[in-house]
Amino acid sequence: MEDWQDLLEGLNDAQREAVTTTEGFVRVLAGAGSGKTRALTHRFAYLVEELGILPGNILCVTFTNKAATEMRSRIHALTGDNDTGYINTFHGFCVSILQEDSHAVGYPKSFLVLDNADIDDMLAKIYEERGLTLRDMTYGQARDMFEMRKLVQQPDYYKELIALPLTALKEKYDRAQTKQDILFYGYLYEEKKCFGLDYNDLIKFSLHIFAEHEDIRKKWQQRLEYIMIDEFQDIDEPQYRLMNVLCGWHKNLFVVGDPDQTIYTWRGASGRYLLDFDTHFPGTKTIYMLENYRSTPEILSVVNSLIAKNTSRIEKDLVPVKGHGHKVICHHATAASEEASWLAGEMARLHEEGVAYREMAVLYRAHYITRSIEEQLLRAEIPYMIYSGVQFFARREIKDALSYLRLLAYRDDLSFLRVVNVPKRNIGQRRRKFLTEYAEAHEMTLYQAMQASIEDPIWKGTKAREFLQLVEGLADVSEGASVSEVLAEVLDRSGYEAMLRTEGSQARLDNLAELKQSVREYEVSCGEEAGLTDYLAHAALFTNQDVGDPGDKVKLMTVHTAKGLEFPYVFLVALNEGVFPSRKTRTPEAMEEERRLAFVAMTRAEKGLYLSDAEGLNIDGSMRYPSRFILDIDHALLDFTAPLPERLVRAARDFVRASARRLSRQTESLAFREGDRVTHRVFGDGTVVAIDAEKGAYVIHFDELATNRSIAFRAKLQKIG
Ligand SMILES: Nc1ncnc2c1ncn2[C@@H]1O[C@H](COP(=O)(O)OP(=O)(O)OP(=O)(O)O)[C@@H](O)[C@H]1O
Repeated sequence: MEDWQDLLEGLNDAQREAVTTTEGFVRVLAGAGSGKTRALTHRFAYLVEELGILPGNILCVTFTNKAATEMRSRIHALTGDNDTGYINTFHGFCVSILQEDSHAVGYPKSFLVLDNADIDDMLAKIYEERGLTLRDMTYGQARDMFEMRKLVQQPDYYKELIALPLTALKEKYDRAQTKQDILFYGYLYEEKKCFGLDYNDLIKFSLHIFAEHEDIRKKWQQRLEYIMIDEFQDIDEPQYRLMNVLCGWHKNLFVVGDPDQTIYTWRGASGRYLLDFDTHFPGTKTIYMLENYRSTPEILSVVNSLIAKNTSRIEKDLVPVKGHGHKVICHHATAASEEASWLAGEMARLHEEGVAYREMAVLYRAHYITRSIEEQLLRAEIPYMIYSGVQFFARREIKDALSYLRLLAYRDDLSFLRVVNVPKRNIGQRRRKFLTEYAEAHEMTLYQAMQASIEDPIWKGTKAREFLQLVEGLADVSEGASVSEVLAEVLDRSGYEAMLRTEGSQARLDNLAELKQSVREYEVSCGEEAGLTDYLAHAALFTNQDVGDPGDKVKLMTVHTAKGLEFPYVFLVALNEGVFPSRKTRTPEAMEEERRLAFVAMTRAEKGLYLSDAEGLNIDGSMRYPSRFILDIDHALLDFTAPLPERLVRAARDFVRASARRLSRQTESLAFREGDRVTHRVFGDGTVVAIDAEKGAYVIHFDELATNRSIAFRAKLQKIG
């Protein structure tokens, strides 16, 4: 009985109810900073500690790996148990499903999870084989095209990927005529060749297995006695379907979300799943959590005032629990450089008052904003770290290190090609071509081909033999060793670290040190599940947020990245029309999402919130007015460093009114919505990917064209499918 009290201590009534209502369908509609994560963690512990549920029978889905890692270590601390059950993102959980059941689709346990860098490697190969260049399509565009095709145009693609033998896929690739088809089938062929799965495949394959194999479906349904899902307002359709299947047996499903924080509809998420949850699952119990523990009343009155301007929302105000602090500060600058120097000055002042740099975060709508800020931070000697940009795990040295590990585990072609000549072993293009042909002729992997042909004169003057010995030697070491030990051996014996030292690449060496640290953390938080293959299967899903504390540095990140995080002091910068809200905002609904995004940004702040904007020109040459989100807030709640010029406020209001009118006028009478399939007299069939209200055009991805086209609203298009 005492433990039970302990677990519930420090929770408010609503949180307690959320923790102890364990059976059936439960929905928590919560506000920002209301302790959702805390409730979720305690609920997990309560199930385990009080009800005696085995952690392996619980699934807890989080939106980011960071939240998952944090929860795992909290559960570990609470239960003292190494088995922390399934705490993961949807993609991460699908990896677990497939590690157990990929045989059902004829894939081995050693399938690879592909990240962007892997896909780019495959693209490089396809481009070379078919004489394509980046002028035909950049890798980024090609990846987007794959995603669109897998999600929208050809959602059944996975059936081919699963059912067709490699030779048949190759034939489709060889016969493909259009650029799109060449790339798409080339990609599917390369994927299948190494049993690689990208993010889309992970979910599709899992759903497919559940649909086709009742025994497997039942096994997972029965295993997952309790399912909990965080950030439910941003769930998308395939994830929703997966969840629906998984909870089908025990029917214990607990979801938590905040409709005001839906910020991923542009990527297919829908807030409707949260709002309509009770109609889909009759008997749902709804719990409201509105007390906010994070922010001062001053910050909360500002965010309440902002989000109230959204028209399609359930009305709810965040209720402060914390004591009073400072008013929210608002600064208007005449130029971006002045805004940045003001920001650096405020940070230096806070630091002098004893605030650590790590307690401060700069948030922005888009990455390009950081340039002027970085300049001023450098000048003021304020240490900072940018999150994202290049994802940590996509960095060259990180990818190389992981490819070595992957080669040890799987001997796959992708990893082989990545590391065979890094450091240099004199194995250039000609010899690689020889290997590819040899491998194809003998139906073997490149690694096997090298083994089989090692006596061939072509290897004279190379370090091919040493390379084979290296891999075999390392493979021996990896038996029974921890991932971090293997990694250290790999970097040492391969000569990789020595190469970086010779090059004087300190930053890359630091990144590798960071990788070692993150592997150690992974081992600690995962207990017994921390084998090499487990690590590799999940590493592809990590992002740079999953890497440890960078030291006492100011953090710079986009608002999307800041989701779910909190910081004592938040500087939300470049609050200007054309930046935030983004100039790409085309519809009134998208404008509401921009406002939710601003709300998410501001609700990250605990003690101090600073808003700023700067005059000047946007990248498209338009005037930068103060953002409508500053105008939305009751000005009595803001502490302006200097009064906003009257003239500017008037001009900004006129601009906002005109743009709002344009948005609604142009979208009201539109014949098509995003995602609609249409046909055009000349270009053929295509999918509406965006609506450009400003230009008065649909942005359409035509099946037969490499790039999107803007087609005027007035053009004759017909709906199909
Ligand atoms: N009952 C409580 N008593 C005191 N502090 C609490 C309580 N519940 C939560 N907190 C604190 O409030 C802050 C916000 O909690 P948490 O991160 O769980 O919120 P959240 O609802 O997930 O936030 P968001 O949706 O805005 O990301 C945390 O610092 C947490 O420690």
